[in-house]
Amino acid sequence: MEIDKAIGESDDKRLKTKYNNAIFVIRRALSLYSSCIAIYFTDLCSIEEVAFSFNGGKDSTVLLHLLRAGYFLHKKEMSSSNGGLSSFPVRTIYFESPSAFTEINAFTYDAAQTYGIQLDIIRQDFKSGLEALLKANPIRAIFLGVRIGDPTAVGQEQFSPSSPGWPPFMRVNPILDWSYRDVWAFLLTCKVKYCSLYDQGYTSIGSIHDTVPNALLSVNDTSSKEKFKPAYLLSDGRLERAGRVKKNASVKNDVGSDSQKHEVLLASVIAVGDEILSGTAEDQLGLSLCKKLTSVGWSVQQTSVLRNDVDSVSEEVDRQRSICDMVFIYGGVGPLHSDVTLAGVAKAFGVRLAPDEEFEEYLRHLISEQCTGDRNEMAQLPEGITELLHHEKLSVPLIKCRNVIVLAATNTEELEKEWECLTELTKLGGSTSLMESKLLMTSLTDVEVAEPLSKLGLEFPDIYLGCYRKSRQGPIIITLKGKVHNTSSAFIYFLQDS
Ligand SMILES: Cc1cc2nc3c(=O)[nH]c(=O)nc-3n(C[C@H](O)[C@H](O)[C@H](O)COP(=O)(O)O)c2cc1C
Ligand SMILES: Nc1ncnc2c1ncn2[C@@H]1O[C@H](COP(=O)(O)OP(=O)(O)OP(=O)(O)O)[C@@H](O)[C@H]1O
Ligand SMILES: [Mg+2]
Repeated sequence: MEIDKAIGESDDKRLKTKYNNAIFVIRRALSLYSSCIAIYFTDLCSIEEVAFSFNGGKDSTVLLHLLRAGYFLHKKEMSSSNGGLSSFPVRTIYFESPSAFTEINAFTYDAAQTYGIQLDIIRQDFKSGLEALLKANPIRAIFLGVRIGDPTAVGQEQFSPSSPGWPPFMRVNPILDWSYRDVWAFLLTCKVKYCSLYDQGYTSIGSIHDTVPNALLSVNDTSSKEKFKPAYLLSDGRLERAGRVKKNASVKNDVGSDSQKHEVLLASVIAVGDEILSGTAEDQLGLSLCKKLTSVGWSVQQTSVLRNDVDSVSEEVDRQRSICDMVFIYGGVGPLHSDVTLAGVAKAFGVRLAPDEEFEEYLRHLISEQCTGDRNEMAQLPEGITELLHHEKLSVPLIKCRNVIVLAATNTEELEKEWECLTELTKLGGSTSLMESKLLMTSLTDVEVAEPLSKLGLEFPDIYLGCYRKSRQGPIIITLKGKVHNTSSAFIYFLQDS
């Protein structure tokens, strides 16, 4: 088989290791999710329950050839057949979109013809398409060309069940641990065809709306048309997505810069911890944080407690960051397997986790040389969106990813210290001077107080009105919150009216 032969003849040891590991994963998946029986000279290889997600990109092109090689070796072992490989029996799915590059479409169709691939074209979004596919076919596992640097790889392993809310299947990622360099070493060593865009400076390909050639490959040329070197010449693979246009246009601005538009700044507080949900530990930070935020004039829109799960964190952070001015998240921060908060934040912003040298340096002072981005996941931060907030009172800086603040505090004392530094370093307390809140208690009954309160609400629509009681028989506690003069007027109006 030409791929196996090319790698066998190469003297790139690293490539050989990567290849062997990927083939191992593929063969493991084929044994788990297919059945092969050899009857005399006929091979009955049923791999109906496995699919390959192919989109003509470089990573999926690598995977295509690895799957061809893996299937060939798998079949050989099951049937001691030594024949060639003229067709590719794994169901292959392509989500075709009107915003795909024509070169990508052309290459995908070409590859299908060259390698005898039966292509299932799906013209729906990923989730609905997969739902329909799984309804019609008994698919249990899908091969993907996802690599560790991809934003969508955050939290994934070589075998990762699909996320909650997605149809149930196993995501199999044989090249998860491959680097950009490994991908190109493979394609060039095996001398296989790849999409022509990679020879025109494109290094990772999304849609026509969000992808341009990578500026790092630009060649200074006197002629008017800009020229680019081929993708395999990009020396720093971490910058393969530099040609992707960022998707964060809808995200709210950083704190303070947007404050003219809102009267009150909106916050969301998120705790991450299985032990809070199981009742083993009490969440004291949430209460304390809500009090602190309110005291400096913020309005806390929501508090939530999440499982230690990357997708739960990323979904909630994504939702809250777009509706609130600032999101505060704590719990699940550290190097343990359950510490997934930063991975969730990275996924919410569509970036990867990457070693941060500056942060590593701080951690090294704390926990000595054990701390490197490779060995300690705590030294990895969401790439390109993280700002470290230094304060002399903190041994490790606070982490701010756009409008999400990740607090490392694990108890109220630590929170106290982080909060103090945070208010000094940011404009968190910026709206205090404009805002005022008044508290009053009344022994009037619910029925007696209901009417004046609703009148007050109509008269002062900009004032926040809150009511609660500590017991059924006890007094009602009313809070009025809003701009300084407005709150006082509302207060007087209510006293006169009730
Ligand atoms: C076959 C397949 C399975 C996927 N499974 C999941 C999944 O389980 N969970 C998830 O959040 N996204 C899943 N996705 C979506 C991808 O993670 C990602 O959103 C997609 O590749 C789009 O990337 P882009 O926004 O860079 O184009 C899947 C995509 C494909 C093609
Ligand atoms: N439209 C699609 N149809 C089928 N599979 C897809 C599609 N988009 C993404 N995938 C799957 O997700 C994987 C990761 O996509 P990603 O864009 O990161 O890699 P790629 O397209 O193979 O290469 P590149 O990084 O150069 O774009 C693909 O290898 C493929 O398995
Ligand atoms: Mg792509």
